[in-house]
Amino acid sequence: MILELDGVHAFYGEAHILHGVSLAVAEGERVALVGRNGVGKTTTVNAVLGLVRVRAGAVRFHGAAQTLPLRPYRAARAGIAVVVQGQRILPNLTVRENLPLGAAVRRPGPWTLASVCAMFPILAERAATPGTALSGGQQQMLAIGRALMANPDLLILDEPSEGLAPVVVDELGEALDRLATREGTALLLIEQHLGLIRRAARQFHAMAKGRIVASGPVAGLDEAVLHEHLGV
Ligand SMILES: Nc1ncnc2c1ncn2[C@@H]1O[C@H](COP(=O)(O)OP(=O)(O)OP(=O)(O)O)[C@@H](O)[C@H]1O
Repeated sequence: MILELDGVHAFYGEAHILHGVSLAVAEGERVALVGRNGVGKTTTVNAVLGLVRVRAGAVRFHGAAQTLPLRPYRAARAGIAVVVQGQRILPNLTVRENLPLGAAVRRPGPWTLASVCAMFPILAERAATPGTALSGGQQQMLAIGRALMANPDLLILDEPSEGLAPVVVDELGEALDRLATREGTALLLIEQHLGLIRRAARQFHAMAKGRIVASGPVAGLDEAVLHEHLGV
């Protein structure tokens, strides 16, 4: 397993947000974490990164139990890269300058400037453009490309479809499918967009009120489950 959360309880101050969350992502696996707004999906990512206090339960990277408090650099060194909600593209840097920022904790692997640009040709075309002058979809590709520059075993994406036009969400789904299929990069996808979940993920966990309440193959995400957990 690349990542395991085992009965994790997490708090913002005294606010108890995660109530015993357990989930795991194995090598090459593609997992979606779904649920309505405010159920604790981003907090789960923050627990992995040590950005929220984990008071009980275990977090393991490649089978190694992490001592508390967790720290973001430990996840990075363990090969876990995160694309946060609402990308953080540095405004004064061009596309070409933004990409290497993801390589600070670089591991050996297939991703280089050249292979990232082959995956997302728009990044090569707009290499000299300031990152924040890109469209929302292009900025999302840049954020993903930058994360890949670390050569992660696991890429965690927090609602990458947010604010994107439907045609761009389709492109994003295709890109995630390709990178998972070709390079075997595992995915943990926090999403509400069913089309993207179906394209990019194979397994799902549904969250409600800080707990995992349903899990299974994405193929079995039926209307009843979606209605209950996604409100669609
Ligand atoms: N920094 C914080 N301090 C206190 N409470 C917080 C903080 N961040 C989030 N929360 C609360 O924690 C709960 C879970 O939030 P979280 O962001 O994990 O939800 P989510 O499922 O990712 O939803 P969304 O899609 O809206 O981000 C919410 O009730 C939220 O109000």
